[in-house]
Amino acid sequence: MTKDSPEEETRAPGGVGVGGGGGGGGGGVGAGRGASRRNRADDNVTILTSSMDFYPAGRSRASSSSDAAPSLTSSLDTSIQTRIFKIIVIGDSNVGKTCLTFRFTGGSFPDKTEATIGVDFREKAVEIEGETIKVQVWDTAGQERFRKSMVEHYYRNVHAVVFVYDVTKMASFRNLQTWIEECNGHRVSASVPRVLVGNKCDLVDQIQVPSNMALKFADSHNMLLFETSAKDPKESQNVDSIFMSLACRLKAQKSLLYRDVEREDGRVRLTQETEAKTNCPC
Ligand SMILES: Nc1nc2c(ncn2[C@@H]2O[C@H](COP(=O)(O)OP(=O)(O)OP(=O)(O)O)[C@@H](O)[C@H]2O)c(=O)[nH]1
Repeated sequence: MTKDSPEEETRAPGGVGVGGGGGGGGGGVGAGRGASRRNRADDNVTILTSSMDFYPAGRSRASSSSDAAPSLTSSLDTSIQTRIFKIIVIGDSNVGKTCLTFRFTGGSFPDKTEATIGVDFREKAVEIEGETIKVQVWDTAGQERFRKSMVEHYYRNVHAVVFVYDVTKMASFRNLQTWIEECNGHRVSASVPRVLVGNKCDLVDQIQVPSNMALKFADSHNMLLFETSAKDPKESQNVDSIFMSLACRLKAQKSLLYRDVEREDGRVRLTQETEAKTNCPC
């Protein structure tokens, strides 16, 4: 439903235009631009291709809701093996949300993009501490006219939020407050991890948003800051770290719940999420 996506295979089956409807560790703040905020997520994870919602991978929540009970039971063995973490990417139009999600899921920078209409979602399976997890990235529209009918869907059952600004556009940084308010206005729990991303750091001569200003903002909102470039191939690990740090944190948060469901032995009873510790280094 959205812009050209040169990488159909990374989209969840069912495509885009979803009809209905999971500060990461690592990374860290305080260092310089670009490579500085890499974390160690990549060291212990394998990029391959959940769900705390436990619907089969690749199905939208809308399509699974009507037959939720049978599918949860009959497909328990398969769906339980792959959790899906839904991560939404939010920010002004043109800051590079599509390019960042494309870099993470497809490993390249798209030659050409058009304004996202509604939402585009892409997926990537990663392995963290021996568990395969599907990271489902929702690339949202930055333009109001292309997003208003979709906003509820963006925030429904979201597991983590990535706020993006363009380091060469001060206005996109100033507007972050509005994006945060929108997020809060949709009842996104304070326990849902959020990170801040300053994109287009390759445009070194045009930078308008100083790192220390962004750091201050990130700190005041309890977010990690990543400054990176979707365009610069040397920054691809840093882009991966944005999503992997979130996935590691979500895995840590949800691991007890996962074990509880496994013990149900064919019967699904979702228990309250409980914090758990893991050995994940990121
Ligand atoms: N130099 C540079 N250009 C970038 C980078 N990331 C994205 N762009 C360019 O910025 C423009 C907008 O990128 P998109 O990814 O489509 O922006 P968006 O935030 O998804 O925009 P909407 O879909 O309208 O919300 C495109 O021309 C990209 O090529 C980057 O890291 N460096």
